[in-house]
Amino acid sequence: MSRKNIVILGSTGSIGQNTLQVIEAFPERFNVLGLAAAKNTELLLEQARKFRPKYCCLMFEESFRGYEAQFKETGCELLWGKEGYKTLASMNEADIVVSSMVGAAGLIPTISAVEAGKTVALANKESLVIGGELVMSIAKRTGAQIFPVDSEHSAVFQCLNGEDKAKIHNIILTASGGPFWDRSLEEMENARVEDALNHPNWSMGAKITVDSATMMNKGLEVIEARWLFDVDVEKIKVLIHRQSIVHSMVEFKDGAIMAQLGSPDMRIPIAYALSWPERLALEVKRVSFTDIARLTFEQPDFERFPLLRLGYEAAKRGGSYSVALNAANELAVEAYLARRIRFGAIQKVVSGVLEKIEQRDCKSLDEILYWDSLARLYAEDMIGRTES
Ligand SMILES: NC(=O)C1=CN([C@@H]2O[C@H](COP(=O)(O)OP(=O)(O)OC[C@H]3O[C@@H](n4cnc5c(N)ncnc54)[C@H](OP(=O)(O)O)[C@@H]3O)[C@@H](O)[C@H]2O)C=CC1
Ligand SMILES: CC(=O)[C@@H](O)[C@H](O)COP(=O)(O)O
Ligand SMILES: [Mn+2]
Repeated sequence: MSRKNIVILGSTGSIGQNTLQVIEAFPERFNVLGLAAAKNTELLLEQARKFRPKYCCLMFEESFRGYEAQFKETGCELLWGKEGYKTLASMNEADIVVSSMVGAAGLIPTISAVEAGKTVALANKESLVIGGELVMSIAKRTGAQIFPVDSEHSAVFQCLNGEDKAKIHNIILTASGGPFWDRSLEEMENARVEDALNHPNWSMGAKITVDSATMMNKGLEVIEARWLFDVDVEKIKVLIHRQSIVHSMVEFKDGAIMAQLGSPDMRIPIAYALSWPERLALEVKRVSFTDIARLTFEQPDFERFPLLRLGYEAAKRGGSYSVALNAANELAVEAYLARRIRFGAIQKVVSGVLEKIEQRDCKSLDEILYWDSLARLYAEDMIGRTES
């Protein structure tokens, strides 16, 4: 069996590092062709020394300064900037591109990979939130396959197992509820960054962890599911499931429900995206039903988690509304993590920006980038006026 050449865009992040762990466990199946990061030069160099990729890329050329000789010693060619990311995403030798950057910055490299007809293991949900229609239409044209890495969407993909979407009654996305699931709005208003970053079940990057705490993450995932599985938003439900053992479910027309269960370990959906239709013999913690004893499910509270409601609204409206939702949320979370604004201000910034945005279609990349920039201007202005 020939090894698959893997490119990881965002290799220094949580998903990137988990992907490298999967690759390391199966050296006979996978070869690291290229690694890309934003600015974490030290970790990228460490990864280059270990995995000997042919290419390494950083977003800023100056991040390589002083490191050139050390990277050259690993035998890799240095790429940089947006062009570097695009080159890596679309190179002939790549079999699978793992899109694991965080944020809207993932859109253009993801489009490059899909345009080149690559198999894409997609973790970067923001690219579908802001460009779902465009990305899926390009994939249809080029034949690029997109395998979801996001745990819920991997679960839905596994539950569907190739069944026609006409058979779907509902898709049920599970949500842990995050660290503040039982807090009142007043209690959440001044929630500390340390507490917001303390996810009950998953160890992830900072941005998605704060999104889980506001439940924006689940709103983004509703939009992601709408595009990945091409279903009406009305058919996408969210259920709070504190244990994060059931990763999502599909209820079919005949009342049968398929669920995918497993330990909360991202190596499972990552490995499936890399190996489909096969399954790898991963060494992960196994679920013991007798240890768990109880799996609980309840309805989400849209009053205490208004960003989930806005996520649904964006899934219905699409276009400029989804783009602005994502852009405003990215800036608000960044400001919260920098301790510029309170936790409760995140949703105020997002809803404030959405009030100012006109509803428009976003079918082209230019349109998406236009609304993204405008929403960022509005959000920055609002953050400046909200600063605590
Ligand atoms: N972590 C998880 O378990 C899950 C994550 N996801 C999704 O996967 C994506 C990645 O999440 P996660 O791994 O947690 O994020 P991290 O913050 O841990 O990692 C982000 C990665 O992207 C790189 N990066 C950051 N900004 C840019 C940029 N502007 N241009 C190019 N590269 C950039 C970072 O490089 P550097 O280190 O140099 O800054 C890093 O390699 C997100 O979209 C998230 O929603 C989905 C499900 C689960
Ligand atoms: C691991 C993963 O896919 C995350 O998106 C996770 O689901 C976040 O947990 P929440 O359910 O708390 O948003
Ligand atoms: Mn998820």
